[in-house]
Amino acid sequence: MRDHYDLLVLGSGPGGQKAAIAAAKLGKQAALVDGGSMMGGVCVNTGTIPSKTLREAVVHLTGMSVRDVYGANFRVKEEITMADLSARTTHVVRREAEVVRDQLSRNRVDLYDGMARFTGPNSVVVEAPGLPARHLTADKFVIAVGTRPARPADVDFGSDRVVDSDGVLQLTEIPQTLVVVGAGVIGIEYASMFAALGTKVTVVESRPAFLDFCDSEIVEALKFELRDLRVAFRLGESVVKVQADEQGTVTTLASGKRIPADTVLYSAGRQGATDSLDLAAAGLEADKRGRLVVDKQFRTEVEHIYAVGDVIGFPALASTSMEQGRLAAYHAFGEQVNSLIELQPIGIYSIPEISYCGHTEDELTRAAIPYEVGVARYRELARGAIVGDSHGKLKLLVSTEDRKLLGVHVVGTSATELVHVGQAVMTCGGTVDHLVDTVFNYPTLSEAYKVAALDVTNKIRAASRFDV
Ligand SMILES: Cc1cc2nc3c(=O)[nH]c(=O)nc-3n(C[C@H](O)[C@H](O)[C@H](O)COP(=O)(O)OP(=O)(O)OC[C@H]3O[C@@H](n4cnc5c(N)ncnc54)[C@H](O)[C@@H]3O)c2cc1C
Ligand SMILES: NC(=O)c1ccc[n+]([C@@H]2O[C@H](COP(=O)([O-])OP(=O)(O)OC[C@H]3O[C@@H](n4cnc5c(N)ncnc54)[C@H](O)[C@@H]3O)[C@@H](O)[C@H]2O)c1
Repeated sequence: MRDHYDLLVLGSGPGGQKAAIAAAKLGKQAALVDGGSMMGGVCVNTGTIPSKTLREAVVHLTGMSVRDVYGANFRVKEEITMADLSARTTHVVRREAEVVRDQLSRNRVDLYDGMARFTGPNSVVVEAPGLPARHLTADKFVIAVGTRPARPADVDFGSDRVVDSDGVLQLTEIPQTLVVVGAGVIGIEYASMFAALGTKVTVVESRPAFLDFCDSEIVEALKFELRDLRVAFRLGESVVKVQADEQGTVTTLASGKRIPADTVLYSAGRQGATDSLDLAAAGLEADKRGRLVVDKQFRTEVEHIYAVGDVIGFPALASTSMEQGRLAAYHAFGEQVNSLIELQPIGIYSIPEISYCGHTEDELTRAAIPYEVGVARYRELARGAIVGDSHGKLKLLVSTEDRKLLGVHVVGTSATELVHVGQAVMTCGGTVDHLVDTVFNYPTLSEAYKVAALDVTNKIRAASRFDV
């Protein structure tokens, strides 16, 4: 392997992978550095992929998704263990890491096993236990080192009863009681998985509401379903201390309340993984949460160094990180490129899952944009009855001025897939009439689009009675 590259990428998560491959496709010599056991990044090893595989196993083994069909007591497996759940996860993680490794090597991206540290604006040293240090230089860099769970000092992580989103994957037993600290996406996804497994879950969140970037009616629907699974919410309450011993844990809130539980999942935010990069050697500085500032082209203040993915902050998704990586590499090598599309979907894999694209009702109301709402309930769709989801719903928000689709919000089975139909219409600037005129396969959940679109147009027609 060589010592000098056109592009050196630090981190093999979604952002780093796509940056390296994009550069290779442009005929550039690219290399990527990461710890060998982290191939695929947080995404493949501790974040997206294991959590989504675990969720799939939970939904399948508990029989959750078909209880409307076979009865509330239906179980696919009576005694579900952590080993049952993690068997599939281990397999999928290994397979995905292999896919990443294979894609990089067939694109002739050199892989370096270790952690990179800047020694100058154009040079790094790669260090790994038991391996000689490797000095590399490059014309351009992409920093894609991601984040790690935040670990405040007043939380006792010394015990295996207090875990973060990395440690939750190592639990050997399903806890009977669980406190989830932080109702961000990670907290809510894991709260719903454990609740579905029968764990009594308490969610503590310092803000008065959670997932407040989503449509409030959809979050209400999710909250209702989670309460039905015995989840208790302590909203507007901050955790000040978490203690643990062999018997269990106690979580203390600022209000003085103390909540005992077998296990605590601490999911109150993440920290950029920049502290070991020696950014100063490259002329860079991170903010106090370890994150880097970039411009619209993902360039840091040092012109030849780009940063993408979770290390640059919001929206911190695998989906957007990939696109940022590709765009950064294209920009670095002068390839004609569009900027990152603004209309991006959000998918939250709670049970039930929720997803949306475009504006929420609150946003439109605040901006005084007149809109009408159309709703389709899964219980009125033949596919809803077949799959046994009577709670799901899809909601369309449509401009009453030009009939353009402004937002789509879904809660229920396949929400994260369904959202893309609305996203495609919105991306093309389409109106609700496109959906009214479309013939959908029957019986499908996608048919919800037609039902909701007709609902909107009926309401708009009724309201236009007094138009001159
Ligand atoms: C529990 C959980 C669930 C999630 N679920 C979803 C989801 O459903 N959908 C979604 O879109 N997103 C999800 N995310 C977010 C998603 O995982 C991240 O947005 C994505 O992984 C960020 O990609 P990245 O390119 O920033 O790199 P990351 O995946 O964060 O990987 C960074 C890599 O950089 C490496 N690295 C760190 N320091 C160095 C160094 N000095 N030298 C070399 N390498 C280094 C690390 O070892 C790591 O492998 C989830 C995250 C978590 C934690
Ligand atoms: N499906 C998905 O797309 C998906 C899934 C999981 C994670 N992610 C991404 O991973 C990132 C990290 O997620 P996260 O959930 O860890 O972080 P987050 O920062 O979104 O949520 C942390 C929550 O903890 C709360 N909190 C902080 N300190 C607290 C305290 N002392 N007591 C009580 N509550 C407290 C915060 O108010 C916040 O709501 C996010 O950017 C998210 O988008 C995405």
